[in-house]
Amino acid sequence: MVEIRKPIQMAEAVERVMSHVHKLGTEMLLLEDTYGRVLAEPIIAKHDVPPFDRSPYDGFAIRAADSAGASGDARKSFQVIGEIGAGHVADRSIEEGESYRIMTGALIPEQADAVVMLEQTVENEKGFTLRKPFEAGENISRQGEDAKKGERLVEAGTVIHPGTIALLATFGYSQVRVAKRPIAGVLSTGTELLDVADGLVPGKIRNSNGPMIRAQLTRMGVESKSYGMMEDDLDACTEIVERALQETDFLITTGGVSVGDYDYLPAIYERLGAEVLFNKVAMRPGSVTTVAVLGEKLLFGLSGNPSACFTGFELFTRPAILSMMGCTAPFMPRIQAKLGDDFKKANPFTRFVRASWSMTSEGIVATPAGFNKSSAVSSIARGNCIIVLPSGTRGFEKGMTVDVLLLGAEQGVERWEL
Ligand SMILES: Nc1nc2c(c(=O)[nH]1)N[C@H]1C(S)=C(S)[C@@H](COP(=O)(O)OP(=O)(O)OC[C@H]3O[C@@H](n4cnc5c(N)ncnc54)[C@H](O)[C@@H]3O)O[C@H]1N2
Ligand code: MOO
Ligand SMILES: [Mg+2]
Repeated sequence: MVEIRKPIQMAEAVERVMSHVHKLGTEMLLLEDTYGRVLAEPIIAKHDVPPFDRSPYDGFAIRAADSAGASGDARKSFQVIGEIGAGHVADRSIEEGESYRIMTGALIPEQADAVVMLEQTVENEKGFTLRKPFEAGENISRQGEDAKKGERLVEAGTVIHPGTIALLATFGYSQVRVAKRPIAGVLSTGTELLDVADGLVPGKIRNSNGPMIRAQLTRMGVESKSYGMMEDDLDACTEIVERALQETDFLITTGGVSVGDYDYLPAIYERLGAEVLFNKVAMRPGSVTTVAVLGEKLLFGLSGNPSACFTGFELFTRPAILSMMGCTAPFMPRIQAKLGDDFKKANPFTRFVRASWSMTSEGIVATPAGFNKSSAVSSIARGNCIIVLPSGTRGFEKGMTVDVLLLGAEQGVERWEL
């Protein structure tokens, strides 16, 4: 008798996975190796930024008071007593009527309190003249205007991107404490699977899920160990799953999770004594997505159907991995967009449609990326986002406002309401 599975809601499924995530601890890394990692400590300003008052322009540093009354008819003259390039400091403070030629980024000399841009001056042998009065503080980039010493600038749990790296470098972090990154195991199951390099033979197809999943991991900067392809053989598959679990932090399998005669993943979980968190979710594609846990390790049993496999990874595996790495905003960002095409097929389950978004004169439009069955592979290639269509009895029309999940974003969100 075939097992009748009871679907659980998407939000409940995500919650079950996330509540079984084990954090991997932290490590110190050289700054240059931290891109894509998660900060294990907040970035607190070690000093003011900028650390001194400096010139935002190439020009002349003056005492603003000396420019009082300047006009086109009564230009004020300044004597130039020296030059300060960025990285250099003035020899002395300036006196009445004096100025330093100063370059962008150079420390403002003592007594100077304004900078005149080169373009605002007429130069002469002794110095220059100007035609307007300056206020104290004008054109000065103030010490601490960007960040004050002690200020909490970025929270722990944030993914490090190039901007974060700039900030860490500013404060002299040559090494950074980050969360450890997991190593993923990837195994594709299916007797029908051929290697990418193999020629087609009747009844067989090439393994596209394995390379796709590894690329989805690479996109998030996560290393993976491939366990290749396995024929649907219970003993052999169990053995390799066991081995993979010893060698990696979590395992992604593709295929074999439904109710077919050769869908062995449910039996493998049972043999290993893994706790199945769910094996049916009210979503499409990917309703058969199964997640199990053994000890501290998660087993993601993604569907064999390519679109379902892809979607299962993005919706369940990706946030779980980011959470293992200590990320506090592990979910894909969600925006709203206009539906670019009719999507008439109603569904009792929430539908995740591979789509492509673009900016138009009518705002953001997300258009389904073509053939959208769970078995589709062409639409995953064309899509750059996922449209979320709530379950219900009606279809959706072009122009309706829909929720869209963005793929491949560096910065995520703390929660989804799916
Ligand atoms: N009686 C029922 N049949 C099916 C149900 C169901 O509820 N009752 N669910 C259907 C749904 S929905 C899906 S999705 C699939 C899921 O199947 P499995 O996850 O068990 O995957 P397989 O049976 O192994 O393969 C499904 C499909 O995907 C192709 N495949 C598998 N691996 C790969 C790969 N690495 N690269 C490319 N394509 C792959 C495979 O050849 C099959 O065509 O079950 C439905 N059936
Ligand atoms: O699990 Mo199947 O992918 O619902 O479509
Ligand atoms: Mg199957």
